Amino acid sequence: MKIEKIEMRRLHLPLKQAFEASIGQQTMRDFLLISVHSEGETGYGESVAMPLPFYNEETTETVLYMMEALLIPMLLKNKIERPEDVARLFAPIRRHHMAKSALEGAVWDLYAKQQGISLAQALGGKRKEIDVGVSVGIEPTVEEVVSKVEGFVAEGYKKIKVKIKPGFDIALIDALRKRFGDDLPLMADANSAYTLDQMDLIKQLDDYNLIMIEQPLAHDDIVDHARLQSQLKTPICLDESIHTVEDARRAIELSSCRIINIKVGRVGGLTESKKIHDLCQENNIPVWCGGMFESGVGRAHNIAITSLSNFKIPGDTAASSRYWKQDIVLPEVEFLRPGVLAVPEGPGIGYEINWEVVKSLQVLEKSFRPENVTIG
Ligand SMILES: O=C(O)CCC(=O)c1ccccc1C(=O)O
Ligand SMILES: [Mg+2]
Repeated sequence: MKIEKIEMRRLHLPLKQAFEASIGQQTMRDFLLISVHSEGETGYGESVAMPLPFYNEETTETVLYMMEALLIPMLLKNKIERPEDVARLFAPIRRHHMAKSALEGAVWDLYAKQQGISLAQALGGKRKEIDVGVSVGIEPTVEEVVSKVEGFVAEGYKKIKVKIKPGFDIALIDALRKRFGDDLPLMADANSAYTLDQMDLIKQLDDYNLIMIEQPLAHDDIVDHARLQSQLKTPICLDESIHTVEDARRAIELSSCRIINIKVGRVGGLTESKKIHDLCQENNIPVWCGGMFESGVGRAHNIAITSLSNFKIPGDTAASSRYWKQDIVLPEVEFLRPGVLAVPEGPGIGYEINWEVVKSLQVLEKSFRPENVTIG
């Protein structure tokens, strides 16, 4: 495929409600929408980096810079046959996974559209429907989280993930179990808010039948997590610590976790996501798809990858209405049945862009062609 033009738009999409985690508060999604054009088709991708580097090291600005200085020129000046070539082309550049992933995702969408198949099919996904959960932020009081969870349980979400931090953990989980019983599929995500010194505290969480505890320890650790996992019945799930299939292999070898959260952006794209999925499958490690408050475009990519068979646990990919007054895709991402999303069967991501909404939200628009870019 000869890529003729790449467009980049920066959008400011306000969240319906502020979202708090141990790593900070979020009120607005500041992200980049990528369009890749070739032979009359357009593929779309989304950069999931946050405005500030509190989740990982990337930011909206570092993604903008890497794309403009290197990644977009490289993509326009080189010949791509298949989406997997994009990962190979970008491989000499260390990290910047979210920047790479946004472009690679757009090329995957484009490729699927050119083949006349869905993105899920292009990735080898078989599932027609996926179960989804919801990630619930920290509130000023335990009661407020319980009441939020009440709403999401009523909507039919198949998994409830609550954010925890020291001082907002045991009492929260205890209150949720008291209110909803032992059968509610419940998990906690700490975003690295604890250390091994708090082993006794973390062990108290072990008595609540949680599906998993996500990333309790340092964002770059797999050694302490192995020590912690050996002391817990509850599976540990790694999010921040896994950036590549090699990271996943090492974590599996060390028994640092029993579940892996695959975020397409964090691992540099769909090609790497698929590799991690396959490795985990061979090792009986179930995976699930984490969210980064994606707009409908990133959400569609998440739905497509979740159609692969080892995505055995409901992901964070909730419906558009959980986040936005109005999403940037048509139709919006809606439940087929409570807690269930359909995997689109149309070409590519299977959603159209709502350009009226995009134009109303965009704060920057840039266009790149092979003849007007230079690498570096
Ligand atoms: O609803 C979502 O998209 C997931 C929200 C979420 O948990 C999250 C959002 C931003 C950064 C990190 C995380 C996380 O999973 O740790
Ligand atoms: Mg997480």
